[in-house]
Amino acid sequence: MPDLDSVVREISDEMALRSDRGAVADYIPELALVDPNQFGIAVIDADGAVTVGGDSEIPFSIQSVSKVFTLTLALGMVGDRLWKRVGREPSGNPFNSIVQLERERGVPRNPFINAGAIAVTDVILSGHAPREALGEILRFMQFLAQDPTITIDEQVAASEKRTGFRNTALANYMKSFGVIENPVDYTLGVYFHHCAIAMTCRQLAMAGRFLAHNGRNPSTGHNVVSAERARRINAIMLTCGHYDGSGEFAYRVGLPGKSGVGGSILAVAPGKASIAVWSPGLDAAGNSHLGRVALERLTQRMGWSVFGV
Ligand SMILES: NC(=O)CC[C@H](N)C(=O)O
Repeated sequence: MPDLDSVVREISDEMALRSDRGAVADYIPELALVDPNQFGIAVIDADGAVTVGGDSEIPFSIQSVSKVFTLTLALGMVGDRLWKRVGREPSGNPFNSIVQLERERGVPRNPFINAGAIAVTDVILSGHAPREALGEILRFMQFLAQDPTITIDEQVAASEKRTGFRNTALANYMKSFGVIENPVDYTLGVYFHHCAIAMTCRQLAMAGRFLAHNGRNPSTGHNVVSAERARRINAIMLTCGHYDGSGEFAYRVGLPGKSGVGGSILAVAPGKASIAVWSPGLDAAGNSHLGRVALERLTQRMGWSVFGV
């Protein structure tokens, strides 16, 4: 098998030189300010060895990658009852689409599109004050990444709140069907803030380790979730993690993965590695362009696709 250090170095060198970088998300004004000429990668293998390249220590807005962790938390709180509030089928629609919600009576297709993630956030919020629910999510991220310095970028959260008209529409629409229990403002406040958690590639790869190792973080020995639950979260990442680009991501990369409009992707090579990549420029489906290219190279070179070499 090729040497991981040299593969990561080659990928970082190639990504630094490429001119096709995609376009930064500009519907959240604060994200439009991010320099697109950045690329970072962190790979943590089964033994806990960390291999990094490029801008792996620069924090970015994790955005929708947070949805993997809110799903994990909500399943821990209410178990399979969660599936009454949200489905688990790929949507085939953009992440902020509203059309499907009408046909499906306010129940979002899956927990990774915006509507689904807002419904999941509402489940976490029930029975708590918004500040407590948000604290719970942030502490979970810090615990998983073993890093208490992880914080929320308040400027990004405020920027999205000011311009989040579509998410407000989605939440109100779901509320009309009784799918949202709490005041819409509260649920959205928590949602915008967990999307605005800032992390580096290294921290994000660390936080994803339990998904690569049957629910257990091998560095700490903590069983975060059961093996069965980890397998199922990975299945949803594979089928829904890149919205209407999920098929293309499975075809090219072949790993469970979750993207965010901040330009990061968390990818899981079961039994082998947890991987975070970040490059702010997005493709038409809102997924990191060079992040996907880098993961395609990595899985090809290492033979890590879940579908074989
Ligand atoms: N795809 C994403 O990362 C979207 C998350 C973003 N906070 C939004 O709601 O629009």
